[in-house]
Amino acid sequence: MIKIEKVTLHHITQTLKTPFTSSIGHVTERESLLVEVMDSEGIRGWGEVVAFSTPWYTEETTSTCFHLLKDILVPLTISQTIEHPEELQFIFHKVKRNQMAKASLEGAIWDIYAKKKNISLSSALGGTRNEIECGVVVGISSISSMIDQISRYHEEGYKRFKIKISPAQDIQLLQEIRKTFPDLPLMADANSAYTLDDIEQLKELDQFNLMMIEQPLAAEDIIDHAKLQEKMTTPICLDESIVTSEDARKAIELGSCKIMNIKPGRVGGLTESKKIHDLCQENGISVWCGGMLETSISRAHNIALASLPNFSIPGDISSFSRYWEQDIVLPEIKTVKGKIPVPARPGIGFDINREVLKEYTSSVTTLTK
Ligand SMILES: O=C(O)CCC(=O)c1ccccc1C(=O)O
Ligand SMILES: [Mg+2]
Repeated sequence: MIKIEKVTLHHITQTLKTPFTSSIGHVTERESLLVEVMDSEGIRGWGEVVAFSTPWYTEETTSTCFHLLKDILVPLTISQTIEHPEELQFIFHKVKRNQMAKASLEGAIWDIYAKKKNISLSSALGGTRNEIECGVVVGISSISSMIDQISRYHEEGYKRFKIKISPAQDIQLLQEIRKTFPDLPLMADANSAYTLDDIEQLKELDQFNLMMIEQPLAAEDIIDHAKLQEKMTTPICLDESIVTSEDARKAIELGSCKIMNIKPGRVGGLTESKKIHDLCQENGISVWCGGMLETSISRAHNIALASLPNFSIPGDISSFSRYWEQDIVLPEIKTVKGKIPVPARPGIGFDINREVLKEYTSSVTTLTK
């Protein structure tokens, strides 16, 4: 039984080691809200708001999430008696969308739930792996710089490589990469940069033996993706288009994709992530865990989630050092030969490094009843 007594929102800003560019957004400074929940027995759980400062990836922002948490979601949750984190879906039922705000609080409560049961978050979610395979993402820059980065990450042992593409830089980039790395497990993420009018250009991508193309068309679409999948041999993977398990069901029914990217923040939390995972498993759709340029608090949640059986493709889960100078958890999250062990310790399995957290914190908001 969990009775929430206090929620602390840590507002932090970190500078990325190098700016990250996709077809729709450019990130240099990463603002985040870390959600620390304490229950009546003093057990603490951690979650993270993965929305960005501006609404370029989804409609939420750090500020909308702060408002939702402070004025709506925390007041709905505080002093409730919760037996299982799945109940939060009912508690949040009267709040439309705002998935990233919901997921941050839900994730912290999953952490508390596992800690109170004295089991790992992985076990609490039904995970079956004791290590996960890791992939890495290379943002848009010059072709030579992208190839250099792939080479470096290849030497580090990453198991899957994702490049960001756009109609302005796709075919030539892939030709160059394939010259150097003909067999690399490679995929491309377009973040909705194409429309069906680009179908001839998209079909050209079939020659590069990509594991998949991620979100080529609009974030709101599942109809055009189904039409495109019929014409392309490269499997389509949906990211932005899937915000609920209902979206997933419809995309499966329409044949809009062969693979799904699951991000707890985008779909409103771990309970919904698990539902999508199960639904995809029943329908022969592979899933993998996406990334959001997050801190290691989300990374820890993602590692636990990726230990579920149908996460059969390495996700965007890299070492903290891919993006950050310092890790805010202990032990630091690092890949070794392209893998990360799934912690067996209770909850997320990592401790917060308060010293490092303090360096990045600009304000702290405490919410009680
Ligand atoms: O390494 C990561 O954290 C994932 C990078 C990434 O691709 C991404 C980062 C921010 C927002 C959206 C996306 C995406 O998957 O589309
Ligand atoms: Mg994506």
